[in-house]
Amino acid sequence: MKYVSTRGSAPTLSFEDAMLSGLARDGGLYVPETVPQLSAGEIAALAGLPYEEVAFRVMWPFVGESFTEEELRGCIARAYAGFGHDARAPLTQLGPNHFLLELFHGPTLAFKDFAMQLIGQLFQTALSRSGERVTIVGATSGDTGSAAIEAFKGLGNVDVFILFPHGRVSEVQRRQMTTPPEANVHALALDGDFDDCQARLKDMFNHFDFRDGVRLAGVNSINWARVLAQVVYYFTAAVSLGAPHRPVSFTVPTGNFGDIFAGYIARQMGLPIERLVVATNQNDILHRCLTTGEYRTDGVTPSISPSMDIQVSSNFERVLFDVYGRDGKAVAQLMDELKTQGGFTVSQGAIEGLRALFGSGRASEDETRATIARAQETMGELLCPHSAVGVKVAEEQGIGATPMITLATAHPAKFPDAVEAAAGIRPDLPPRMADLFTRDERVTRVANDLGALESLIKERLAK
Ligand SMILES: Cc1ncc(COP(=O)(O)O)c(C=O)c1O
Ligand SMILES: N[C@@H](CCOP(=O)(O)O)C(=O)O
Repeated sequence: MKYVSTRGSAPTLSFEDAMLSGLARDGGLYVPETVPQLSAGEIAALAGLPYEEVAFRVMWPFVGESFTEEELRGCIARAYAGFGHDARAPLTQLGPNHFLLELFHGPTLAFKDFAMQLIGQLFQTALSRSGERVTIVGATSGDTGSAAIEAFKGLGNVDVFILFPHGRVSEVQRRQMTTPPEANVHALALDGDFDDCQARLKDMFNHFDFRDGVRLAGVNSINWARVLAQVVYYFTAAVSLGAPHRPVSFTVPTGNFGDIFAGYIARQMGLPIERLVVATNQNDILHRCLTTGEYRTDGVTPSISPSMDIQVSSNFERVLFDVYGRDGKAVAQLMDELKTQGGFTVSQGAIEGLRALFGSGRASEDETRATIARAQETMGELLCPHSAVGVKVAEEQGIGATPMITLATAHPAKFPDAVEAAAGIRPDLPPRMADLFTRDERVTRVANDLGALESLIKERLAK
């Protein structure tokens, strides 16, 4: 299995090299050359299997010769052993034909743990084989950072630097990033928003002297391995509701487009997904784009679902690559317009392609709060604000004869103030995190300045 860049002019890589590279050297994102198929029989055979076995069967065709079967199975087993639910990603029912896929039973209480715990294991396996040391730099609006720190803290061959937007993550998210005492972890609070953090990260990847000098690696969903690990729970959820004999639909709270892109890959592999719905908060660039064909950034407005406060949605590039007929030059041109003019117009053919693939909707702040309150009162379900955006949009789309599965992407206790304000109930953190608010914090405030960031990282690495 080989991986190609969405901008068409970077070297083709193996799974392992694509994973360790993060961003392609032409600025694009890696995608598989072809998407492996699972037959209806193979999908039916997933029913009733443990999550780990489904994970192996879904991911193995993508891994090629990068890892042995034994290595991949070992990584999967270790990745999910610490999850707080036997099913790993259990389904609960919200109403007639509406289900919630709980993705918050991992160590940092967000869906990011599914991929991050696994790639922590895959990185360790690959790096201990090669003896290499890498510098991971990640950009986060709150959850990727804490999941990455949890997965990589204390590892001997990795340093982790996480850029988060100062003052724009919840206190729980911030403390998850700033309280781990391990010396290889560095939390950096950047003066800017998440898009600034992600832009500086991409600048570092495109600055080859720095990139090669520190052996830069990325664990955001620009990394294909992140997306791949997230494909698995689409299969477990769909199969438990009758796939492949019965189609299902998914609504996905969306920001950087990684999670819904994983659903798109599951559908390409043969999973019968009828509707795949993008749910955005008031930072609704994706909903606007799907509605109007114009992808235009107009600044991030902070919301009560801060992890989705994103306007430059990285993985959208991956789906643009497909709807533009895998024309890397056309994608490079669009991304250039995005950088220089703040947006682009999607061609008629491509927008029709996108609309055939995805539905979309948005939830305002009031709608999100009202959904949290109503879900608690009528369904007994305390939702985090991101999951509430999903539930609101799913309901608005109409729950029909096909089961609708909304992804619950984080635990409500990560956003206690917003949830309490909406539902009148303050969600508790699990007992293992009870002392989070009394632990010492370690964080460096940084300017939104590439040169200063690179110098700081190099200084820290030299110590
Ligand atoms: C809780 C939560 N929900 C939803 C999202 C959006 O997911 P994606 O960025 O993959 O679209 C994020 C951030 O990625 C998140 O942390
Ligand atoms: N919402 C994310 C933003 C980064 O997304 P990623 O999936 O590309 O890592 C976060 O919580 O950090």
